[in-house]
Amino acid sequence: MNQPYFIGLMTGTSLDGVDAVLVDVSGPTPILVAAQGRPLPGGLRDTLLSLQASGPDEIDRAWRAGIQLAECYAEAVLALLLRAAVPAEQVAAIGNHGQTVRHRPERGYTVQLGDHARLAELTGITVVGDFRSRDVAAGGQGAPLVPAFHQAVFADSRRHRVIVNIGGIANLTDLPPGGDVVGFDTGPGNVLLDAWIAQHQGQRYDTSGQWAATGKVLPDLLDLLLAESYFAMPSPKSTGRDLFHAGWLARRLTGRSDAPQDVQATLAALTVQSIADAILLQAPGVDEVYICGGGAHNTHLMHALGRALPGVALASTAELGIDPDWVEAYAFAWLAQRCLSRQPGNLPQVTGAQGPRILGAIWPN
Ligand SMILES: Nc1ncnc2c1ncn2[C@@H]1O[C@H](COP(=O)(O)OP(=O)(O)OP(=O)(O)O)[C@@H](O)[C@H]1O
Ligand SMILES: CC(=O)N[C@H]1[C@@H]2OC[C@@H](O2)[C@@H](O)[C@@H]1O[C@H](C)C(=O)O
Repeated sequence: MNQPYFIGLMTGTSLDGVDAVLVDVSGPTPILVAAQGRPLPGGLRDTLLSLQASGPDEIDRAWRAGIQLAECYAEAVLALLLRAAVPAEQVAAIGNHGQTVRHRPERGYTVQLGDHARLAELTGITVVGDFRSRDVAAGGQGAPLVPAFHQAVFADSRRHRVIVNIGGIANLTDLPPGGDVVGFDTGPGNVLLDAWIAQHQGQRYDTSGQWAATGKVLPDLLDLLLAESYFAMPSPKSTGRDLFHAGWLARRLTGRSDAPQDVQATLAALTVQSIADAILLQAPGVDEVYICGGGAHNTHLMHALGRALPGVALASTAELGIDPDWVEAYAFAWLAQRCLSRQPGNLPQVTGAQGPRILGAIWPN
């Protein structure tokens, strides 16, 4: 059977939904054929949020959530194939990231939920999953993994580029022409902004950063937030909701009575400054910065980032041919292909692993 397609599935730290892409790899350069986002059912989202910290009967709740996730993934896959009029038999594999509920490489593990066997059962397609654990077993962070993909699709032989994903957590990839790729998580992207607006306005996220734009940045609070030791740590480094969550913020707000919109403005400034500082330290000669992830839609963040990086061309990855919403899912289609062709998926200098490793486990069909 001719199988020119791979599917990539991503459910990220924002817990905003399932991103699914269909990629045709039969030509000299891969082509994004179709892409679709589907929200997670509210109940499942709440369960996954509660599973970000330990609680009663965690194993049962986690495994049942994994089954529900697999059902959502299967619906996303089947809808995508229907939309693209591509039969499942023509898909070589689904690269399925799963849902991170713990990321503790310092303790030797990282956990992504998602019942891969069930997804293979429900779709009749080979599934590649569990992409991070091999890198962690090899002494790495298991994250970020997208820098290898960014290198493959976004590197330029003359221009010094940095790619920044602003999802729940933000991560960057430094692509100096002819030099070594570097990548790491810079810290919070949208995760604290989302938590704060949910708490005060009952909204999932701050559309275009409109609420943050009504507040003023509080310099003393910003300094307090930037004092978090993660920001000054050298790479390799990665983080997640394990560190940056509502409780982290609440502890730093104890005894203060700031206006909620000023806190939102300060959280936006935290995201911007931590990204800009990381870029200026890591890639002082950068020519172009390209943004992907949902944060690319936050115009308040984008304008502030532009001001923090004077003289640097700032744009979304759409300028490089990939819509910012689909970069991560695309990366997991690419990583699935690397796995099936027995090629390494990690960059050891990024994750800190002892060497290149083939990433992922296979549930064949
Ligand atoms: N129109 C918009 N205006 C402002 N923010 C937006 C908009 N659309 C999306 N976002 C932000 O982007 C987030 C989702 O981004 P994305 O899907 O890239 O995250 P993720 O993949 O879940 O996270 P990660 O990359 O950390 O795994 C939303 O939670 C929201 O904060
Ligand atoms: C453990 C985990 O799920 N990490 C995510 C998260 O979301 C962004 C950032 O933190 C990044 O390190 C990673 O995702 C992307 C896909 C990566 O591995 O490159």
